[in-house]
Amino acid sequence: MACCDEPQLIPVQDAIARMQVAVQAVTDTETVPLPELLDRVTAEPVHAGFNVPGYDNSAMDGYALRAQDAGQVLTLVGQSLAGHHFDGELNAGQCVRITTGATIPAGADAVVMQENTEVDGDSIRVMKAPAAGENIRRAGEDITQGQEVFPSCYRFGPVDIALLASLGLAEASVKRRLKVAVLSTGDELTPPGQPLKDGHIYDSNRYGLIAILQRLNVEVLDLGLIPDQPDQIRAAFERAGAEADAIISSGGVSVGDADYVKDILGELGEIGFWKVAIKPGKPFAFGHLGKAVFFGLPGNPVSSMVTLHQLALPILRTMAGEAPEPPLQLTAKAASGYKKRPGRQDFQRATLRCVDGENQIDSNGAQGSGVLTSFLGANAYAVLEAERGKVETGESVTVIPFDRFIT
Ligand SMILES: Nc1nc2c(c(=O)[nH]1)N[C@H]1C(S)=C(S)[C@@H](COP(=O)(O)OP(=O)(O)OC[C@H]3O[C@@H](n4cnc5c(N)ncnc54)[C@H](O)[C@@H]3O)O[C@H]1N2
Ligand code: MOO
Repeated sequence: MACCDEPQLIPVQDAIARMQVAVQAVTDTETVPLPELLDRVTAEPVHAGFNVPGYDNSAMDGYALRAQDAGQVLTLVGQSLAGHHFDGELNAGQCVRITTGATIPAGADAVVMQENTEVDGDSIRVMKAPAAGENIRRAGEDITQGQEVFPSCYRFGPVDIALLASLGLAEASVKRRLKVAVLSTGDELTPPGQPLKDGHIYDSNRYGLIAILQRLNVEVLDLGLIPDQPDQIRAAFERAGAEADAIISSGGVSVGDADYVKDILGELGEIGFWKVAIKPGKPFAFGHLGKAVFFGLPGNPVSSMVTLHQLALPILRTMAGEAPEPPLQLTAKAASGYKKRPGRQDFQRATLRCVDGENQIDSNGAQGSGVLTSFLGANAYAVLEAERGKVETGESVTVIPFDRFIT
């Protein structure tokens, strides 16, 4: 679909598709210990070496019994505690004290929770009879021996680390981490912590970009702040192209007199495409330089964050070896109006709420590409399709939720 006032702009989905096929996933693998596996990507499927749970066990603190005996007063003959099982076998009219997670004794087929009993020494009266099988967690009901628990190309989250540990695995085979070079360009930029010169602003993009990349668990090569000097930009790009898998630059990618990034990318490497029908972030550039994939993010602070999030991150995840997955999209009712002109797909920072069972999306106010505070408290993008114009309150809007991964 061509874009109205600037027909050369590439639709967002086409840009992502073109980048996905232009990159390769890392192939080197390494064995990494469990405490360091968060956000690493599996190199091979992970299988369970045994059943989980490993044995039939109790879901409640109470008494293990034979369900058919529950109508009579039962005789307590022993105990099965988590970690210390009952050695004997249950006979008719008998029960065994049992705690949550403890092994079901041989002969028992149900557990009554202790709140449903009356205890008088070794005599146990069952007030509410359990059905056969009640309160028993069966061996293998969660995971069966040999089952594939994690596929290949899977990124471990925090709960996955617990799951790996529950399988007794102290390490896993994963793909090597990506190395990503980051730099910002601009003569007007000053590093935080130093006094601001007249007409300067602080370099904020590089810090935000690196923080997002840290969440992706990549190795960051911080090339710092590069002035608008072609030779210095060339030197930084050459180093990044020799050392990194990906280069992320911020600024200097538009058409201004000191915007050298795209030209130097073309000179030292190859421009895949330039300019996407995205707002904010239109001058985004993609290409290759040395052995690295190149993402040229626009300098406007919101544009750099949105293009990293929406355009570069999916590709970095593919390069890290993950199977590509489209982002979760919802539909919500506009709780406020949205200014918009047809042309680019707009990613407005917004707040998604569920009000009386209905998804509502409220704009986070001023949406200029320099208004970084539009991200404050945001938990979603209101995604306004390229061809769409102004959105009135009450209209249906596509929403991409996000969490503190980005903010
Ligand atoms: N004649 C045109 N001018 C512009 C166009 C256009 O199509 N024609 N596109 C506009 C759009 S859209 C964007 S987005 C910007 C992107 O320009 P650059 O990538 O070249 O970015 P800069 O000019 O270097 O900076 C833009 C803006 O952002 C500030 N900035 C830059 N780097 C940082 C940083 N690391 N931390 C914080 N802020 C940064 C910079 O000071 C500028 O204010 O181009 C439009 N122009
Ligand atoms: O596409 Mo730009 O980020 O709007 O200023």
